[in-house]
Amino acid sequence: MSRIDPPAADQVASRFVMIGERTNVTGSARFRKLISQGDYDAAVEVARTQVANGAQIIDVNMDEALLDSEQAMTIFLKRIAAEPDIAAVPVMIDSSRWSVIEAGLKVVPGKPIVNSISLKEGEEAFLDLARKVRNHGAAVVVMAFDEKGQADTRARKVEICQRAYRLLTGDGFPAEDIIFDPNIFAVATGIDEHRRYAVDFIDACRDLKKLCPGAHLSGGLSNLSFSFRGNEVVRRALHSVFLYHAIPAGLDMAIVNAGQLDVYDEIDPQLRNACEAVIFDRDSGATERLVGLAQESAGSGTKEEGQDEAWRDAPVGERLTHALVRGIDRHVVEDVEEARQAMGRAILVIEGPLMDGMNRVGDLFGSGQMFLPQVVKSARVMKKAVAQLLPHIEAESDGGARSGKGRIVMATVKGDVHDIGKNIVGVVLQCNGYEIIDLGVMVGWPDILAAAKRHDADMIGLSGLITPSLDEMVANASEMEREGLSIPLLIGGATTSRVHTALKIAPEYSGPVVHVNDASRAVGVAGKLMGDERAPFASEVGEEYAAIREGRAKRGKSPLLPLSEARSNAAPIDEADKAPPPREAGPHRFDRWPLGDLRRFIDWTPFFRSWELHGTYPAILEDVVVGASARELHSDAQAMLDRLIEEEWLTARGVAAIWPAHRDGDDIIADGTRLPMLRQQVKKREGRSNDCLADFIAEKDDHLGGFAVAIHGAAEKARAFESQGDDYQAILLKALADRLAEAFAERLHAHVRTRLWGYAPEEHLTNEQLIAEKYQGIRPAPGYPACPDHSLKPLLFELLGGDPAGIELTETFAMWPASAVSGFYLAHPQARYFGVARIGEDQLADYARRCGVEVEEAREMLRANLDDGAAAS
Ligand SMILES: C[S@@+](CC[C@H](N)C(=O)[O-])C[C@H]1O[C@@H](n2cnc3c(N)ncnc32)[C@H](O)[C@@H]1O
Repeated sequence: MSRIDPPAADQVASRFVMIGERTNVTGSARFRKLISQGDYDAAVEVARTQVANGAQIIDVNMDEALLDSEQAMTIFLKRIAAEPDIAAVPVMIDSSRWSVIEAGLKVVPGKPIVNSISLKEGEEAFLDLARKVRNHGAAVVVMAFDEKGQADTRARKVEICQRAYRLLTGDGFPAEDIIFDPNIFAVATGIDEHRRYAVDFIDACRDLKKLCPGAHLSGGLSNLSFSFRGNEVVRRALHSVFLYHAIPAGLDMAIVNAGQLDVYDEIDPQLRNACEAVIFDRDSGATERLVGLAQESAGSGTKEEGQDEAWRDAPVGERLTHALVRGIDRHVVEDVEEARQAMGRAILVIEGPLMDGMNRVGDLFGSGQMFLPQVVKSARVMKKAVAQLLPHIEAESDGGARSGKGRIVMATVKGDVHDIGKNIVGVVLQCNGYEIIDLGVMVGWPDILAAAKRHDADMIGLSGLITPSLDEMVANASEMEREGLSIPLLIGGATTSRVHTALKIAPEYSGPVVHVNDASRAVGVAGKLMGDERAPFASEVGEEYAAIREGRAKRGKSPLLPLSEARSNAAPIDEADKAPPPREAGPHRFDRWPLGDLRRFIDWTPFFRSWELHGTYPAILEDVVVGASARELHSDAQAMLDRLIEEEWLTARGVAAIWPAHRDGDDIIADGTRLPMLRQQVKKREGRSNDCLADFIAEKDDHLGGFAVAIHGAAEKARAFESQGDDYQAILLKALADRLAEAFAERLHAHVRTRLWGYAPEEHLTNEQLIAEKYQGIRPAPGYPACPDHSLKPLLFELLGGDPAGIELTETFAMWPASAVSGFYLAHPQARYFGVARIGEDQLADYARRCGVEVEEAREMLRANLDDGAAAS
């Protein structure tokens, strides 16, 4: 999987990315000292803290005269690549010397970003470096710097970046891999020529977004406040206010100290105004005022707003807009009724004030000032308003006229039960005037096609979370082709990707096929597909996908070892370290694990991610961009948790067991059941093993554990919310049920380690340490990278006594209820997660034989790991 998949142009609006700046020897004295002393352990911790504070990319710079920068870059990047929580974040290799960048490119896994190249030495040198960057598959930061020097005005910034853009895209460099840095310079320096630096940067961002489609914009934020060194309060405020304005203007990312930003609304208003005056160069006294405030501002408090009802005095149209934007449904029924009586016809209320309000919501969302949870809350207000108006509209109706922007049939495909993402996208599209025909989960293609025809749909949207769903989507596309449809097909869901869509789905269907993986992008895409832009947009996407296919066809594949050689490169495992026999082998069944106990084991970061709020918990609550949204969502979630625990809406059921086991080649034999495992076959670097889960089990007298946990009752309760038009609570509940299922898996695993198996009786870990997997042993889950075959689940379930925790499996092995987790327990201290990745035909045939199935059946299950699988690399 690539480590950075830069979002397509219309995907970025609400996705500001923070680039951690502390792993830079020129910017951080502490980091420089650690690297100079060779203390890489502590240096890695600097990177880890940046990630924990919300950095989504880390900038690494080793440009120090006394250092062997190439060597330092190599060692450091290798070290962070071995840390799963840091390696999940892309690296920006930052150097003014190509040799250092190249040293970094050689060792960094995945897709890095090169920082930076420029036109300083002319076009030829520029393109030469760009091609080298491209050959490494990296993205690139282009500084606004040309033969004449650094760009300091709006016009120069735009001129240089536009020139670079033309050169790069003309040379085949993908626009989405270009990141412009139009130079953030220090303001409030006392020098008049510097007064427009910030506003010029912001204006240039706005221009470049239009002039250079697809490219991203970035900047180094700390320069801005250079004249306030030593005054953290002012620096933080200035940075936060600047971002608040630069992000809507198009700034996609910035190099920042991720832990040191304030929430705009909470900055002391006087200080905030003074910062704004400096940033926008409002008057000649702005700098002096800010300097004057600098001393006083330390220790400014935060503003707590009470429930302000002043908006109730406004005219009814404004009240409705306010209610929609704020997601307040307290007065909506009376306001809508008042509007209807004043306007005469119910439909006019929808087409007038309600659509105005929703358009405002759409604008705020599109410009990154509102986030998904609030949009879904707005939808709840809209639904309540429409429900109030509907009987009147029906009474007034002259029959049959089609309204709205378009009609979309949406479904989670056959065999799959996950629908949070689909529901969020559906709600957001509804908010934007689309009619959504939601067919629910586990829907086969005959029903999807029939519904599309019956409803005369303008588009079909398919969603899925598990890998077998990808094949279902391919089948849907080819059936749409066979039926002669031409309406657009939208693809989304956690396992889907642009690459898979381009390689596997788009070729099956001659109508437009677009991968849309988040709600923030769905509205823009649907709009383009419904309007005059459909043809150019469809052909643009078609070309983009064709380029992906071409790139894939050309791309060399990492060589595979013959299976026998891969086997002889297994990791050396010390069998003497195997865990002792279990204290209580089980099976242990828990039919009502207290939900109140699970609450403290929740990992909140994925919860925010499911609402498209990016950042690590708890730092996300203080995030300058999404902090306010995250806090509101978190408090709604806490309130719902209080109720669902108190009123027992849900039931946590689980089972765990530990069986005698041994390994037989690449199989694990557990309690007499053969569990075939797959082995990595990609040729490894010297000193790296070709892993297989069976390697972590001894050849005799060892043990393997297994578990399954589920949260029952969420779908039923969510349906009740949906029937009241409350999608917000419905989605919130499902997201919380998912969190509780993961928390239960974590909790039960700890119970097994300390008590039931008891190989770590003294373990005492905090929730943060549990989330960081600081314990001995792993719990690999079928369908995940170390054991990608979902069809292991029936074997696991059989071992657990059949129907474990009340979980049922669909035909493609998804678990129902959707909030369920299952897997194996491996206790050996050397056991670790890995990805099987691409395997060869020899292993496929061997695996099929060991499973006792035909090769073609095994091929179906392992498609993503085979040569033609988009997921394999
Ligand atoms: C999906 S996350 C869930 C934990 C996270 N704290 C949460 O609450 O969402 C981690 C789990 O995924 C599974 N997993 C992760 N990487 C894996 C791999 N390479 N192979 C098999 N299973 C893996 C393991 O079951 C692991 O406990």
